[in-house]
Amino acid sequence: MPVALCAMSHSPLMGRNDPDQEVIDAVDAAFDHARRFIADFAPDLIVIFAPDHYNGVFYDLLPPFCIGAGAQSVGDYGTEAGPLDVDRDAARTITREVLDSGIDAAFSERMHVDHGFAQALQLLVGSIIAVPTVPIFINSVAEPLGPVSRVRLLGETVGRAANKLDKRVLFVGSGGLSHDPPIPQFTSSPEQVRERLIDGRNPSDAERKAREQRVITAGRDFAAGTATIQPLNPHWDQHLLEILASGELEQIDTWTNDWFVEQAGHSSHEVRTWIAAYAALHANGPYQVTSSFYRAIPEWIAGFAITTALTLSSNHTK
Ligand SMILES: O=C(O)/C=C/c1cccc(O)c1O
Ligand SMILES: [Fe+2]
Repeated sequence: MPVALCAMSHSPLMGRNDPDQEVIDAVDAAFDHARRFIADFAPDLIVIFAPDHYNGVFYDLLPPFCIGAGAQSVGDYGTEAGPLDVDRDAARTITREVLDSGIDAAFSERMHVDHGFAQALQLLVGSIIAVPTVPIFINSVAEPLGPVSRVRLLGETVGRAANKLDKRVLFVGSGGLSHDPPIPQFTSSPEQVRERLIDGRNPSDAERKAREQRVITAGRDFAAGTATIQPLNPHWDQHLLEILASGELEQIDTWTNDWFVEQAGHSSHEVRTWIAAYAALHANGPYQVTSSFYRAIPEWIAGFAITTALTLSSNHTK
């Protein structure tokens, strides 16, 4: 069956701390193109790879990967809250293939997800319940992280499993590219923050509002040049986009976790979701990137990219 891909950056600062109108118009046009691409492809299933940001997954139990057969969006930053429309049978089929391939992914019948998943689904297909979905969490925030090669292998295996589903599958990656928003690191956090990172479920409205306001303010300061967060790295971002477009994904295996952070900030690990999505596409045959958008957008604290791709054997006719 045909398969396709859309990989995108997310940022909850969109609409809260906006750049010049020209930039907004360019991003809107890129999302319009991506939405048309997806509507033309008409997926039966979306397999979305996304991170969490201490809203659904915490240090009390932190798997490198988790496949959701059921998922609940927590609704942070005003994103759509509630259950996603998860295809349980597809999730269980994919999980069996991933475990049989020797990748020890966790499995959840009620995975809690945040803006990493919800914003992407809302922007690409209008809602967290518009298209049946298999959500796959990839830890991209809470160190220690495994080697990025395991992410590519996860994506490859998911791609092979999806190929057996007899469905038109869209692979989505959500996050990145280079960016270093003020998300706490466990080892450098005070005890009170560590407690939230271990089990910060169900914060009060006031706690969630204060946390979100801190990030929004950081975005304002970053755009004004007064923030102390790591600069975006457009050069690194473009290099990554070129490798993903080339299909030669193995060369990323040699990138160490420290190098990601040095080059592109702590949250650059979110590009693991892109690597997994492209590896899943690659498992279905040679592909071509059909659109690629990139802007460094400090107001949103993101090297912001949106790409679409299609295997050469796929086409948009049903
Ligand atoms: O509030 C958070 O936890 C993260 C916000 C954020 C900001 C900018 C880019 C991203 O990818 C984010 O998740
Ligand atoms: Fe993020």
